[in-house]
Amino acid sequence: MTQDAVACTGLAYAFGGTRAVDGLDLSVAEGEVFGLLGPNGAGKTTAIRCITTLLPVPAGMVRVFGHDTAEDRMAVRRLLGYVPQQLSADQSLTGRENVALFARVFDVPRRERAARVGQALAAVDLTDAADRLAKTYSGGMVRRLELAQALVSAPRLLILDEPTIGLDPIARTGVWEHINAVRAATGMTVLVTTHYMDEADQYCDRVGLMHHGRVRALGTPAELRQGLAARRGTTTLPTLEDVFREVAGSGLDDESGDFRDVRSTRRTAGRVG
Ligand SMILES: Nc1ncnc2c1ncn2[C@@H]1O[C@H](COP(=O)(O)OP(=O)(O)OP(=O)(O)O)[C@@H](O)[C@H]1O
Repeated sequence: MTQDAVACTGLAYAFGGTRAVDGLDLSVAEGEVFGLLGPNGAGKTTAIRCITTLLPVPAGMVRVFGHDTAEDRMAVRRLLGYVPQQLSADQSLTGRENVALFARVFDVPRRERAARVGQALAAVDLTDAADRLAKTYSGGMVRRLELAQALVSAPRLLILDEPTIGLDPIARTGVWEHINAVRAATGMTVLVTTHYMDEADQYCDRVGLMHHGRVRALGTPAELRQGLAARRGTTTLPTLEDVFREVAGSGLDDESGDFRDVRSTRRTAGRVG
């Protein structure tokens, strides 16, 4: 039997009176690409921060490959690579220096470091640009550099928070192609948040639609779309966006913001610096 890469049970996290995550149950199977979708404020980033151990788990339980994040934080951290929503590459360093920094932080053995940094850069197609300053990179290249940073420790679980936000369609496809190539080569599990329904439909094995701190619908994109078609009694297959709209309801258009309204604040959409 394969072990769950991530298992959240009754996970709850509040910021003062705001229940950001409110009894989240979630299982991500080893080897799958799982998409956590939801409108702004649904609780995706907070849940991810609990899974990565960056936030404590005040209520409920989170296990990563069987390790309880509350009891075995370092074991969990050694298993995962994390690309946060915020810019994590240092623009005053070269691509290679950025990845080497992560190799040191994640304790890649000194003897293997140079080779592993080179492999991580090659995996995201940045070998030729490796010795240029990151501030000369395009938005898509910066995102791929951040992917290399997360991959250098050879994680069993890669967690990406909005990996393609603010990128043009070609750069978005490039990021996904590199994620998929690494996953095919290593069997790594991928947990990703996105607002882009088309990407979730195309690249995720299963998705969880999160709203007000909980997963409200779960399945493969095809299952969710077919389920809505059956409820509507139509033969035309609805989109994942239609499913999402049904789950999140009218809240999408007022306080939560439309899930297509990505409101990118990343500074990587154009050039950095
Ligand atoms: N540091 C914080 N302090 C106070 N409230 C916060 C903080 N971080 C998040 N929240 C609140 O918690 C709720 C969930 O936020 P979270 O960032 O987890 O949602 P999200 O689904 O990741 O949204 P987005 O898609 O916009 O990134 C929101 O109501 C948000 O305003």
